[in-house]
Amino acid sequence: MQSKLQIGIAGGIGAGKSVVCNIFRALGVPVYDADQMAKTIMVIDQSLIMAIKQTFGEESYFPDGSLNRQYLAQQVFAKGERIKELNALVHPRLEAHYQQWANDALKEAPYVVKEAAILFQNGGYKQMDASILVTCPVEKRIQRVLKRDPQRSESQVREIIGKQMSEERQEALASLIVPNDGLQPILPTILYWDECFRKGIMTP
Ligand SMILES: CC(C)(COP(=O)(O)OP(=O)(O)OC[C@H]1O[C@@H](n2cnc3c(N)ncnc32)[C@H](O)[C@@H]1O)[C@@H](O)C(=O)NCCC(=O)NCCS
Ligand SMILES: Nc1ncnc2c1ncn2[C@@H]1O[C@H](COP(=O)(O)OP(=O)(O)OP(=O)(O)O)[C@@H](O)[C@H]1O
Repeated sequence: MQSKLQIGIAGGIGAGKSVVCNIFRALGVPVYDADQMAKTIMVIDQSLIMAIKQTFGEESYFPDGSLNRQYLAQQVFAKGERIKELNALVHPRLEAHYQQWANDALKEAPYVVKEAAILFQNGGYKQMDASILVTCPVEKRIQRVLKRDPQRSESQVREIIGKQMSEERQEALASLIVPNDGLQPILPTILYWDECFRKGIMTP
């Protein structure tokens, strides 16, 4: 019997990972949204909450226990290397949670998808059978994000991009690339790969 695949989906801010993942979801494939799950873990794991408050200050959380994303984003994206401190706290817990999720999901599903902006940056792609990079020129990504997230300024988006691995370096590590510049259709590519992944095939 062929073993079932775990497929990573990466890409910089605004590249279109969520759009691509929604197509996989519509095809019935379980998708793990690491960005979203990180935020969930950050409000339910008490030892993590304590560690984040100690490292970044009590202001990291609102009095009702919800995450002060704007404050934390300023702390980790604005300057220096503080994002590494947050990653060191969050990522080991997130990884353990993903493994448990994948083991359960793969009992039923033909394959699973893990969406993570920093899959290549943090080495997570090595645990995947194949990893797809969603690409889009940086200026278009910025325009998309400004439209999607009106609360972010252009300079904040550029700061986040500055903390992410360049598309060129990610391309060198990716098994497959889905260009999502809005000019070429992505659906045929994804339908093709869905058929392959269901059969355990990862190469064209
Ligand atoms: C700092 C936080 C609270 C800011 O939240 P906010 O809602 O403003 O931003 P959002 O989560 O949408 O992220 C904005 C962009 O930054 C990217 N991003 C998120 N975390 C990271 C990171 N650790 N390194 C690089 N880019 C990141 C996202 O993928 C997205 O492209 C949040 O990003 C966070 O908790 N990050 C740490 C958890 C993490 O590592 N998540 C990514 C797991 S793959
Ligand atoms: N091909 C496309 N044509 C037009 N708009 C698009 C296209 N792809 C994505 N978008 C839009 O661009 C924005 C960014 O896409 P999406 O949220 O999927 O990016 P992402 O890679 O998941 O970003 P983030 O890392 O911030 O989570 C969204 O508003 C989305 O609807």
